[in-house]
Amino acid sequence: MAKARREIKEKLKLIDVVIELVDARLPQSSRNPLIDELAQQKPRLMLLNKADLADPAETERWRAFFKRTGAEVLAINAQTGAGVKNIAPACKTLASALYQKWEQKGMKPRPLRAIILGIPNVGKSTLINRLVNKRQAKVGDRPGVTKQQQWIKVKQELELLDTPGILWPKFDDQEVGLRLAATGAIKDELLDYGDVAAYALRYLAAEYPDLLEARYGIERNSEEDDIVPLFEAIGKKRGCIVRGGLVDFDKTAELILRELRSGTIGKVTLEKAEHEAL
Ligand SMILES: Nc1nc2c(ncn2[C@@H]2O[C@H](COP(=O)(O)OP(=O)(O)OP(=O)(O)O)[C@@H](O)[C@H]2O)c(=O)[nH]1
Repeated sequence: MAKARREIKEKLKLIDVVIELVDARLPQSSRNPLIDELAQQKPRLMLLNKADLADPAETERWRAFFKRTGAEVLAINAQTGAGVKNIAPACKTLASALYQKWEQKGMKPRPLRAIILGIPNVGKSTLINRLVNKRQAKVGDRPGVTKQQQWIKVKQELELLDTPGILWPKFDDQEVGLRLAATGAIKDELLDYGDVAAYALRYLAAEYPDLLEARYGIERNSEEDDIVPLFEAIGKKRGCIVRGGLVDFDKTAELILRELRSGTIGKVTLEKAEHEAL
């Protein structure tokens, strides 16, 4: 992490606008707080990616939440490109002070330089590919810039560093770890699969009971704190059974997580903006 941090710090010296990519299903847990220290006063564009998998009402609340920090915020789907066309205009809006400075100095505006930062698996490469539209128009080295730094032309007014900055998620908090694991953002071996599925199921039962009912045809007794009967009901419905007719918990856990991650259960956000303090 110390090395990654040093590298990002170096790269940020060349950057006008920081594009922070987070997962719309867990916008706070998929950030590394270090980014605030690293990016400091640089204009920030926050992208809530994988918005296709998140609860739209919650995405809207998160958008408002991050906007209050002074960032520009967009919900996008890097896979299909939905919302991606708004990135360059948002960068221009963020850089208005820079344009003013250039004008005062009588300088011609040059393309803005941006970097994409985010945790692994959040969609950085998908977004870069989407932004360059596979043309991979490398702009080449800039004078005074380390040889390996390549810039990709996104639009006339925007260039992107071709390698994203990777920040590791921070999960000292067990719940953050469980949320990240539930979306597949961290390796399955790091946490117990059954625990992750149980966490996800408990959250779904509390926040999205209608989705559970629609997908698995089960109703939850809201007084019930024990998650096992729900697990069993899903396992039975979906034929996750071992010899003797007992429910195969491992298989059921796998099924729940697979269907949650793919969006088959529905559009789900695993943390709420209103619980976060600015
Ligand atoms: N549903 C959905 N999937 C997405 C979206 N963006 C990316 N993905 C998927 O998320 C997975 C990770 O995407 P990558 O672009 O490899 O993520 P990355 O941040 O570059 O990952 P690292 O190389 O590990 O740092 C891939 O399977 C993508 O297809 C999105 O907006 N919606």
